[in-house]
Amino acid sequence: TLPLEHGAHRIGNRTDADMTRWRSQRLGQFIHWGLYAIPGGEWKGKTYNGAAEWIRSWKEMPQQEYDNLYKQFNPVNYRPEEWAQQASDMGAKYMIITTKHHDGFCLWPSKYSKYTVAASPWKKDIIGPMVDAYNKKGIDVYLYFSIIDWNQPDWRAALKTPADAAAYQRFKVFVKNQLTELLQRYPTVKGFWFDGTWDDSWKNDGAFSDELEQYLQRLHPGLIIGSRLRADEKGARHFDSNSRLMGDYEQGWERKLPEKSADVHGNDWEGVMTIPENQWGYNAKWTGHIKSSNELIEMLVKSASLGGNFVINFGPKSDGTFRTEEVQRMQEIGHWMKINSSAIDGGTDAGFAKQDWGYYIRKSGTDSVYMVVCNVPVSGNLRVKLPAQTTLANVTSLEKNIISGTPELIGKNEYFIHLDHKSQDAPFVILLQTSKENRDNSSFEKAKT
Ligand SMILES: COc1ccc([C@@H]2N[C@@H](C)[C@@H](O)[C@H]2O)cc1
Repeated sequence: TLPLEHGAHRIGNRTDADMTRWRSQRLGQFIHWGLYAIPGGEWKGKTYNGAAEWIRSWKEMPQQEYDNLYKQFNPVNYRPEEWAQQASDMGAKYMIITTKHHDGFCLWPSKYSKYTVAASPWKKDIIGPMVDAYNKKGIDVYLYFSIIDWNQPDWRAALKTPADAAAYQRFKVFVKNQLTELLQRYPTVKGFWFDGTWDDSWKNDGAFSDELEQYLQRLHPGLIIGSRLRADEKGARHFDSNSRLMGDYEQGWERKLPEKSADVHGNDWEGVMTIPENQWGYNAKWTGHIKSSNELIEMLVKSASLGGNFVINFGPKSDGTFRTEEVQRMQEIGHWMKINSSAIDGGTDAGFAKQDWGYYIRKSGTDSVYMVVCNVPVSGNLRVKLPAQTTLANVTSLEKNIISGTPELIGKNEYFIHLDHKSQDAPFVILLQTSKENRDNSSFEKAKT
């Protein structure tokens, strides 16, 4: 391995209480809210076909006009308690809020920038009441922070001249000041979700990203920061030049999920997902495939089965309300979680052989293994192949009338669980109570020879 000064400083997952809590929380809510919600993907009758929060970069959007949108930011229908209640009803255990996206507009009255809510008609802090409302509902809050800041004159994507270097030096001080300010104003937050760290200026300064992470940890012990913040001294990101994960969890799963255990190498990881194909901020016209609640539930289940967290994104409107489709998803997912959340909370990779009908999730630290069935076989037989020396003590379903009879032993440590031929309109859950013993099979009926 290469001698690295600014590579991974820890091998393996964190085992402290804060990370154990994060790892048990599995379902999160992402909120992208800012000036981009005002145009909502359209400008002067034209539709921007990129992601709504990137409209400032559209050639049809005069940047000065975008930058002046702060004069219209006035979310008269913003009710953070209602936001928190609907997130709680969805079953979200943590929330990630954009404090500042790439456009540099701060949703808190930062003393280091003029480009904040304080300059808008709204005037007041947006972040504080949100953190308080979510914490009051027992939901942890993480702060999204974009390193890229299109509003800051000292921001540089690349350093070409000594003047660039001087400007960027000032910019780094600004970043450190804002992050310090956020931790001082909102001490209950559990971590940062960094973005906008792909440019050369950042990639070529691994030392700064490393020192910044260590500084933030000292300031706020236990802080959880994903792999997207850091670069090592060779410009490697997420994984250092020795292929070791930097940060506290793999943060690269954006609008995509791992397929199998081998894809995550035993690391903690988190997937973040949009409901439309690729819109994070509010976009008036959703086009393309809009994910149903059942699709999002299956992604959540798949994530938990692979030992990761799953965060669904919402883009509130500029007045502070949520669009119907998003309210619908929160209600439908919440209804499912009310019945099935025991399979999700504290769930992790069960290490069982994957079957076509769906996913296994082990309740961390227990012998309880949940089967979440997403694809009912026409045979009505759910095949279960237990690992060696694992016996089946009990099989129950979380809802009534799912299973018919007792499991049928069909081979060495292999069973069919027979389904009641009731049609299902959502994934359903079967709980396997297993035990590790130095024998295979168990009390269920012997194979019919
Ligand atoms: C392809 O380049 C990008 C750059 C930034 C993003 C941002 N990350 C997401 C979490 C959103 O904030 C999106 O704007 C996405 C794709």
